[in-house]
Formats: sequence, C-alpha cells, structure tokens
Amino acid sequence: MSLLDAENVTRFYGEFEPCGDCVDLTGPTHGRNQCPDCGTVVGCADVDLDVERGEVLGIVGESGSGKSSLAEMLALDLAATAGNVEFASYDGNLLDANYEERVDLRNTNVGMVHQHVRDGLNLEFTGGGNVAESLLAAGWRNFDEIRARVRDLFEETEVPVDRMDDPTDTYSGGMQRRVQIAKAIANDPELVILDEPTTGLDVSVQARVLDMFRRIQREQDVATIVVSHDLGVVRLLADRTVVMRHGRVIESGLTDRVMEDPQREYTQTLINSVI
Ligand SMILES: Nc1ncnc2c1ncn2[C@@H]1O[C@H](COP(=O)(O)OP(=O)(O)OP(=O)(O)O)[C@@H](O)[C@H]1O
Repeated sequence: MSLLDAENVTRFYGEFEPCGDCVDLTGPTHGRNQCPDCGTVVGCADVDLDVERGEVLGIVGESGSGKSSLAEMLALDLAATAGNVEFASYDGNLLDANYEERVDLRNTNVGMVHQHVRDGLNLEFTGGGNVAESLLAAGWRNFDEIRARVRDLFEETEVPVDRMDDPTDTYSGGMQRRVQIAKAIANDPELVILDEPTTGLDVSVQARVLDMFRRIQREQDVATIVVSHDLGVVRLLADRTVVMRHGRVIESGLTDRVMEDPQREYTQTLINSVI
C-alpha cells in the first residue's frame, strides 16, 4: 500500500452555494477555475495522486493552478470540499480527521514547510524555541534532551548552533527556511510537505537549501511532496511529478519523462518558459 493515496480531492472557495455544475464548467478545457454560473472558485477538483514511502512527488503549475490548496489539504491545514485520502498512519479518510486527530498527525506524522515563514515559525521566538515547540507538542519533556535534539537538528539542517538562542527574526531568509525544515523533520514524520521551498531566497541560497534537503531526504528516506512553480526545484528533488492547471492534474509521470517528453502542450510551454 502507498503511504498516501488521494482520490477526487476537491476544494471550492466562495461565498455562495455551489450550483452543482462548478466542476463541469471549469478546468483546462474551459480555461478557467471560476464557475460562470455561481461564481464559485474551484481551487482544485478531482485530484488523484499517490505517494510511496521514501518517494519525492513534485507538484508544478502556474500561479493559481491549485497547488497550495492541494498541499494544504494534504497537510491537514485546510478543510476539503470532497475527496478521500488514505494515509498509512490513519484509519479512515484523512480529510475527515477531527481537530485533535489533525493536531496529533501534524505533530508526529506530517511535517510542513510553509511558503511564508510567518505561517511556519514564530519569529519572536528563538530558532531553538521554534524547533523545541514541535518536540514539546510530540510529548518531549526533558529539558536537556530537548536541547540536545534541537542541537542535532540545527547541525543536520546546517543552521549555526551558536545562533540557537537568538530570536528567529534576526536570522537570514535561508536560515529561517532551514529552521522550518528542522522543525518539520523534528519528530521523524513519514511525510514532509514543502510548499515553494525556495521563494524569496537568493539563487545561491536556494541551491544550498535544496542540496541540504535532498541530503536529508535521502538519508532519512522520508516521503516528500514538493510544491513549486519552479520546474528546476521539482526537477532536482522529485522522482515523479504532477502538473496542474486550472485546478486539475493535467499530466503526471516520472519527472525525467515529464520534463523530457511532455505529453501536454501546456507542460511543454511551462518547460520552454524556463529553458
Ligand atoms: N481563501 C481563498 N478564497 C478564495 N479563493 C481562493 C482562496 N485560496 C485560494 N483561492 C483561489 O483558488 C485558486 C487556487 O489557488 P492556490 O493558491 O491553490 O494556487 P497555487 O497554484 O498554489 O498558486 P500560487 O503559486 O500563486 O500560490 C486561485 O484561483 C486562488 O485565487
């Protein structure tokens, strides 16, 4: 069985009652993600995907194609409109998990690295404090053991250990991203979700963060979903890739195949736009 198996994952946005035809009237064939009848925005619809243990799955697509909506639902940060997600550590549909179960799963089984640092870290806390928060949430109580684990995680993610007790808002963007990764992997989750892991970083810093994550991913064999509009990021990290457009998956396959022999014109356009 896959680590995660998602079917028909759908998310609507809007103030009005969906008319019932929103999915049929949106998507790549219509070139839009907003229902012309009722105004509902279809963030994503009917998304099927699976993630094997230890595998990296990339999700690419232009801005607004539904990548973050999908990632946030899988990270249990956003309620789904419909869908079924089987996850190895959960009995039942993951999308139906109640509040306590979500908190529990997020603390121990699913690590999330948010696109915006403020969504993932408390910048007034120390860097070490942010990582310790994850450990405390998972039940760690011994002060010395927590310090030692945070120190190890800083070393692992290449954050200077002597900055551990400094407020996180004094860290560089690259260091803050690394602290988010340290926090995400603190409790050895089975799945890590990286949402736009390089946004806002200089090119040289991006490369170092990606190299660091790739090393950790391989050493720990942790399954990862990496969401990015940047094909270079996905090409570097992902074994398999799904391409999204107007809220739908339009192509999927081994990353090398998708990049070298895209079956859809849109994928080809995406690739051409970065070459
Ligand atoms: N809270 C919301 N309320 C209304 N519409 C939303 C909301 N969040 C997302 N959307 C819409 O859903 C669609 C998909 O957005 P989403 O953020 O998932 O795409 P994305 O591919 O991650 O884009 P980006 O790369 O810009 O973050 C977009 O049209 C977006 O405007």
